[in-house]
Amino acid sequence: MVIEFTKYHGLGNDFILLDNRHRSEPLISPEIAVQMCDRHFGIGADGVIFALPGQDGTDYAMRIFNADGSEPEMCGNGIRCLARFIAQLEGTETAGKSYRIHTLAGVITPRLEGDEQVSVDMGTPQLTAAQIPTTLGKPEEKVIEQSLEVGGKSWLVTCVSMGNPHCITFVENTDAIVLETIGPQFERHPVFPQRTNTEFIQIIRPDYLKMRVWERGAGATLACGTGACASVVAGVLTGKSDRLCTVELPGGCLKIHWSETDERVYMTGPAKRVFSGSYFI
Ligand SMILES: N[C@H](CCC[C@H](N)C(=O)O)C(=O)O
Repeated sequence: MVIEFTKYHGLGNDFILLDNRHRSEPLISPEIAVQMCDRHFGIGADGVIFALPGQDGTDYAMRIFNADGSEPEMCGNGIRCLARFIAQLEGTETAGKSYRIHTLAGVITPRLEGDEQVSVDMGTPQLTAAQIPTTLGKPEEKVIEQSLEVGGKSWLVTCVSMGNPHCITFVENTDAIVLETIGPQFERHPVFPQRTNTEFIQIIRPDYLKMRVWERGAGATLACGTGACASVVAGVLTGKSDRLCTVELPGGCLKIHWSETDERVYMTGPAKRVFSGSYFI
């Protein structure tokens, strides 16, 4: 069986995009997605993203399988890539065009801005322990600067869901974090029943955050869009950051705004088409 694909990335957070417009179910299984994401035996990617037919009146639907085959609710860098992929499939890429995309995190609206830039209304962050989900604190309460023992060390963590779970901790120096050691211990900590993405944030200025991330189901990635959004929300909740921030990731910078007027989070960043090809299952 042959699968045609196009490879995109958002600041180095890279995805295999599949044209799934003609079927309501993903073209491939999570097991095949794991093989496709393998950087030696496959194409190589942090995940596989499906452009599916719209649901409940949306233009399209997005589903995503992480590199480990798990299915997250949302992907910020990925939905920017999906927006440009859809424009490619439709044969027109005009700045100002927006799409309503059904996701497991709700309807998300990316907008083409030209020059490979895409802005996204990422919706409102979910903040109660039950919504993350985490067993830290009471289910109906927020988790802000709570102490958590991970890897023999006590960390102050703030939890935010952008549809997918994020555990944010503020550190003096992100370069001193050994992600491969501490990342999996956060990801699989018993207080996160669905596992978690973990962001380590260094406040350079209240409007400029430096971030490194260990992603659920993908490991250390060069960027994480939902994680950058969650980190700005955590920065505001803890009084450490402004609502409008630049977030610097190893793969580049995202502009994030947690609007005071509608409480929604807006993200702007690039999405780059790299190559197309045929994958032989
Ligand atoms: N690994 C994430 C999904 C991808 C999120 C990230 N790549 C982004 O850009 O938001 C999770 O399991 O929740």
